[in-house]
Amino acid sequence: MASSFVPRQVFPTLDSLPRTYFLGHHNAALSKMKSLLSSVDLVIECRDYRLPLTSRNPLFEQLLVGRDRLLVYTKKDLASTGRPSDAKREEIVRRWHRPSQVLFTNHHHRNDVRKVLQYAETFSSQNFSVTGSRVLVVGMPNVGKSSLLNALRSVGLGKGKAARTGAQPGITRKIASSVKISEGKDGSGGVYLLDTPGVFVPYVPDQDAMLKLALCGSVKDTIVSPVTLADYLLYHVNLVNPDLYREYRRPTNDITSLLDAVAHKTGRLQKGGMPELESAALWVIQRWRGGHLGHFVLDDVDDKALERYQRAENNRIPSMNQARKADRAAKKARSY
Ligand SMILES: Nc1nc2c(ncn2[C@@H]2O[C@H](COP(=O)(O)OP(=O)(O)OP(=O)(O)O)[C@@H](O)[C@H]2O)c(=O)[nH]1
Repeated sequence: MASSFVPRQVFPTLDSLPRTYFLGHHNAALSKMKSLLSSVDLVIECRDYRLPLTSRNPLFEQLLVGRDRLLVYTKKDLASTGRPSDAKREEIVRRWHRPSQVLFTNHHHRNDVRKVLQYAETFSSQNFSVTGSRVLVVGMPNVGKSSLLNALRSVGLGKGKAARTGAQPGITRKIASSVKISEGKDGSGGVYLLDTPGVFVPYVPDQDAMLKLALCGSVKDTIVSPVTLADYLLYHVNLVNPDLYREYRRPTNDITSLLDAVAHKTGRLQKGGMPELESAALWVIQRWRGGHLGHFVLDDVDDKALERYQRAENNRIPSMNQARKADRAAKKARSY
C-alpha cells in the first residue's frame, strides 16, 4: 500500500562513481569559444529545466563574464505541467539571472521557440550591423542546443534541420560555420547562430550532481551503470509519487525487485527466464527521459538554493590535479 510505504530520504553513498566526463573535445571547444567571443554579439546559454542548479557549468560563468547572455532552460515539457509550483520555481530562477533574461522552452512548441527568436531579433536590431548578429549557443552536453538551433531556423525561416541531434551526448563535436535563423528586423542583416559542442564540468565532487547529470543524459549511458541510475531515479520517483510505476509493482525501495517486474512485463528475459536487469534499467531510464514516468525537477529550488549551491561549490572546488587523482581512484575501484 502506498500509504504505509516510506521512501528513502537519502540515497546511499557509492564507492566508485566517476566524477568527471570532461573530454578532449570539450576542452578544445572551450578554447575555440574563447577565441570566438570577440566576434559574437549575444550568447544563448542552455540549461536543463530538470536541473536548474546542476546544469550550471562554472566554466561558462568564468567565460561569459560581462557578455550579453540569454538563459534558455530547455526540456520544460519533461518537468513542468504548469502547476503553481512550476511557476513559482520559474520565478525564482528568473531572479537568479537578473538582469539577464530567462526563457523556458520545449523545442516542439513553436511559441516557446518564437520567444527565443524574438529576443535574438530585437537584440540584433538594437545592436545594428550590416553583416547581421552572431549568436553563440553554449551549454552542457545533450542539453538541447542543436535542437534549439533547428527549431529557431524552422520558426524563423521555415527551413529544415541544419544540425545533427541525438539522445546521447557528444553529437556535436566541433563548432561549425554559422547558421542563419532570421532575416532580422528593419534590414538589420539577419541573425546567425553558432552551435557548439556541449562542455561538461571538469570535476563533479558531489555524488548526487553526477547522478543527476547522468540521468538527464549529459554523460554517455556507458559511464554510470544503468542499474545504479535506475535506482537513483527510483529514489526520486518515490519521493514524488511511488504510484507512478504502479503498473509494474507496488511501491518499493528495492531497485532489483522493480527491474525484475519490469523485465517480466516487457519481455526482457534471458534464455531460461532470468530477467535482463540492465536492459530493464535502461528502459526505465528512457521512459523517464521521454516524460512517461512523472514530470519533476531533480534539484531543490527555493529562494536561497543558488546561494547554498555556490557556497558549497566554492568550498568543494578541487584543483584539476585532485580531480584527475580522484577520477583515477574511482576507475581503479571500478576495475576490482
Ligand atoms: N522533450 C524534449 N526533448 C528535447 C528538447 N530539446 C532537445 N531535446 C532532446 O534532447 C536530446 C539532445 O538534444 P541535442 O539538441 O542533440 O543536444 P545538444 O545540446 O546539441 O547535445 P551535444 O551534441 O551533446 O552538445 C535529443 O534527443 C533531443 O530530441 C525539449 O525541449 N524537449
